[in-house]
This record gives sequence, C-alpha cells and structure tokens, in this order.
Amino acid sequence: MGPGRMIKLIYSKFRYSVDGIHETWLTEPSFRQWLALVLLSDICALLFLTDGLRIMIIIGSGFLLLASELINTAVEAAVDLVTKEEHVLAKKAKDAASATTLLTFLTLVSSWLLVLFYQ
Ligand SMILES: Nc1ncnc2c1ncn2[C@@H]1O[C@H](COP(=O)(O)OP(=O)(O)OP(=O)(O)O)[C@@H](O)[C@H]1O
Repeated sequence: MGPGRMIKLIYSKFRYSVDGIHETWLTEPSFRQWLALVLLSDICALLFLTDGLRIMIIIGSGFLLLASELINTAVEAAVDLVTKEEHVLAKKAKDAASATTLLTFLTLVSSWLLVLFYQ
C-alpha cells in the first residue's frame, strides 16, 4: 500500500471516529455527563498534581471511562437495531456493556485514591 493510500485510510478512520464521538455527544446525555466529570478530573489533575506519571494515570483513566461509554452506546444501538422486543440476550448484552462503564468509573475513582494517598 502506497503512502497516499495509507494517509487516506488513516484520515477516513479518524473521520469515522470523530463522527462516532459527535453523534454520541448529541444523542447520549450520559456521555455528556461523563465527559464533564472527566474534564473536571483532568483539570484537577493538571492543577493539583505535580508528578507527570500520576497525571497520566488520571488522564488515562478518564479516557478509558469515555471509551467504555462509547462502547456502551455502540452495543445499545446494535441491540436496538436487532430487536426492540424484550429478550434475555438483549438484556445480557446491554447489562454487560453498562458494566464496562461502572468498572472504568471505579478505575478512575481508585486511581484518584491511589494517586492521593499512596506514596
Ligand atoms: N430489548 C431488551 N430486552 C431485555 N432487556 C432490555 C432490553 N433493552 C433494555 N433492556 C434492559 O434495560 C436496561 C437499560 O436499557 P436502555 O437501552 O434503556 O439503556 P439506557 O437506559 O440508555 O442505558 P445507559 O444509561 O447505560 O445509556 C438494560 O441494561 C437492560 O437491562
């Protein structure tokens, strides 16, 4: 594959990703709430932490949380596309996707506890 085609491919992948974030931002209030929390967390990290590694842990945990909310949104959309009917597998898929957000939120909380209290 030539460099021109490679750049085109990277650009189109990037554009689709931006579309995904934009659409999720417009349609999912929970994504906007998590984004506000993550921005607050990142600002606090940049203002009050001095160690670069600790700042990176907090910012990385925030990205994980937002990524899991995007995955959660993707699973919800895919399940709703397949069926609007009550189904045990639909529940399983949506609950598991929702659990990723809970776990990454706990990752952010425990990262803050570790960064603040572990020397
Ligand atoms: N088709 C379905 N069959 C069975 N249970 C479902 C179905 N759709 C949703 N549920 C249940 O309802 C819950 C909420 O689903 P919903 O699609 O409303 O997500 P949501 O409220 O938008 O979630 P979030 O706040 O994570 O975005 C799911 O986690 C699941 O337990």
